[in-house]
Amino acid sequence: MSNAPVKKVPIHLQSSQNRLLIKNGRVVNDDGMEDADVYIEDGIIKQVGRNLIIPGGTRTIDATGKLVMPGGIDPHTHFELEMMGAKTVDDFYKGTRAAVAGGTTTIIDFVLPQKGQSLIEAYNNWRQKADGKVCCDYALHVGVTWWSPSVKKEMEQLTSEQYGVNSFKMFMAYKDVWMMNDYDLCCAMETCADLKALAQVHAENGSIIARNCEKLLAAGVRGPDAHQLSRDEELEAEAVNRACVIANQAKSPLYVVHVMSKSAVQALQIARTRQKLPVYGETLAATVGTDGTHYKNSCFRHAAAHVLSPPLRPDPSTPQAIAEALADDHLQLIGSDNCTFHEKDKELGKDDFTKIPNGVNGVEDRMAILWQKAVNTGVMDPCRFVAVTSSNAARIFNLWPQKGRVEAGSDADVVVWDPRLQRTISAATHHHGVDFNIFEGQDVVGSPQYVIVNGRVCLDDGELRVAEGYGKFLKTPVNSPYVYGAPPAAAPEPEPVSPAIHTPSRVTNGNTPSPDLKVLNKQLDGMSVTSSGCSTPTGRKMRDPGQRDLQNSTFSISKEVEGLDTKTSVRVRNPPGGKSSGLW
Ligand SMILES: NC(=O)NCCC(=O)O
Ligand SMILES: [Zn+2]
Repeated sequence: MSNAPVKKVPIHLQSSQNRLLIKNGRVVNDDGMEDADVYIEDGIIKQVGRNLIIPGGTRTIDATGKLVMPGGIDPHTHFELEMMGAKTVDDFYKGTRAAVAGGTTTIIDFVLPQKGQSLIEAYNNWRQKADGKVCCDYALHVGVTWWSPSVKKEMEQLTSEQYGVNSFKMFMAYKDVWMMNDYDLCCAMETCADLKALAQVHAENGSIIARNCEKLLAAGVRGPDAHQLSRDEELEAEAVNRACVIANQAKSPLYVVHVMSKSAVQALQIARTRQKLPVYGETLAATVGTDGTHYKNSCFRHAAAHVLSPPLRPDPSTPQAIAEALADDHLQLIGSDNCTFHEKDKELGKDDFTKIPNGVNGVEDRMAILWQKAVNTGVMDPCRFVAVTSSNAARIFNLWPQKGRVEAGSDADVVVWDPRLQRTISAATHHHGVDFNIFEGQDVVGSPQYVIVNGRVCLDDGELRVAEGYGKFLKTPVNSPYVYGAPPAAAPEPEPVSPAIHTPSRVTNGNTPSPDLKVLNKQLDGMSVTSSGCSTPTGRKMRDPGQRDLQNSTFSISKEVEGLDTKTSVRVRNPPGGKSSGLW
C-alpha cells in the first residue's frame, strides 16, 4: 500500500459505510459466544441477534466461518516518543495504522514528562502529536517521573473531566531519567488512591541495574547481550514484590506493566495472597512471541532490535509459561509496548549496550501472535482471548462497555477474525514505519479479515483503508467500577472489589467458577458445531488429550461456525464490575 496517509473522511460522506451488517458470524465476547448477526449504524452497534430487520442500502459482510470480536485494545504503546537520544519511528499515524491492520481499534499511549516538566504541559504536547494523526481511538496514561506538591496538584487536574486521565505510571527503573524512589512512589500511589485513579509501575530495580551496567562495562562486556545480563529476572521479581508492598501500604490498587518473566509472575501471585486491593498484571506480545536467545545473535542490528526493558528472557520456557499465566488469570492483559527505533538509532549503542534505545514492535501482531501461541495451541479459548486483548483493558480503564464488547449500544469497533487465515509475519509486509519485525518469519494461522473502527471499515477483506485523524481521544473517567468496586447498592453490602484479583486461579474473566458452570462446561465439551468455545472456567479451550493444535484438532472454530442452521448461545456469566456507570 501507499505510504501517503489518507486524510480524514467526514462520516456523513461515508454513506455506504454508515450502515453495516455482519452476517452469519460467531460473536465472541469475554463471557460467551453466540451465533448472531451484528447491525451497525453511525458508528454504534445497534442490534445483535438473528432475523434482524435491516434498512435497505446496508452493506453486508458475510462472516460465515469467522469470529466477530470486539476490536483489540492495546493498553501500552509509545508512539512518537523521544527517549535515549532518539525518536520512535511509529508516530500516531503509522502506529495506529499498524494497530488497525492487526485488529486493534483502541490504543492507550503514555505521556512521559521529563523530570521537572509540568505533567499538563506534557499531556498537551501528546494531545497535539496525536489528535490529528490517529486512525483509531486512543486514550492516555500519564507518567509521574518526579515528585513535588505541584505534581500532586497536576495529577488531580488531569483526572478531571477536562483532561480525562485515570491512570499514572511510575518507573522503578531508568535511574536519573524517569526512576522514582520508594518514598516518592508511595506518595504517588497514595495520590492515585485518593483520586481513584490507577497506579501503574514499570517494575525493575533500577539502582542495581545501574550498578550492574557499570560493572559489565568496566569488564569490557559492551554488546546487546549484556542488556539482559544487567537486569535478570530477580531484579524484575524484586521490584514487582516491592511495588505490591508499597501499593498495600499506600492502600492503592496496582497495575504492573510489561511482566516479562516467570519469576515476576510468581512474585505477583504471592503478593496477591496478601494484597488488600486489586493488582493487575500486563504482559507483552514480545514475551509470548519470541525470547531472549536473540540477544546472542552475532548481528548487532538483529540483537539490538530485540532490546527492550524489562528484557526478553533467555529461559526458552518463558513464552509458554506467560501464555498460560494469561489463560489462568495470573496475568490479565496483553499489550505491545510498541516503541520502534530505526537501525541508525539502535546503533547509538553499538559500543555500549546501555545506549541502545529500548523498544520493539508489537502493536500490529499482538493479536495474531497470541492467537497462534495460545488459542491454536489449546492454552486459551476465544473468550479468554477477547478478555486479555480487549475487554479487561476496557474494564480496568473504565471504557467498558463502550469499548471491549460486541453488544447493542457499544461503539462499533469490531473485528471479523478469520481463524484459518495463514500468513507469515514480515517487516516486508507489515504496516509499521520501522524496517524490522521481532516476529520475522513466524507463520500464524488466524488474523483479521475486516476491522471496523467506529463503524468505518478500515480493513476491508485484507485491504487496509485507514484515515488519518479519524480516531478520537477517549476520556477515561476515574473510579472504574472494575478497579474500585461498583457503588454500593441500597441494602446489601458492597461487592468485594474485583474478585479476579483475590481468586487469581482457574477463572475466565475474573470470576470464580461456580459448580453449575463446571457442569455446563463439561456438557459443552461434548457438543460440537453450535457450542460455545467458552468451554472452561479457566479460559482454556476444552480439548481431547493429544489434540492441542487447533489445525489438527476436532475443535475447529472454522468448522464449528460454518454451515450452521441452528444456534446455541452460551453466556458463561455476567462479568464482574457490572456495567460501567462512570462515563461522563
Ligand atoms: N519498554 C521499553 O523498552 N521501552 C519503552 C519504555 C518503557 O516502557 O520502558
Ligand atoms: Zn512502555
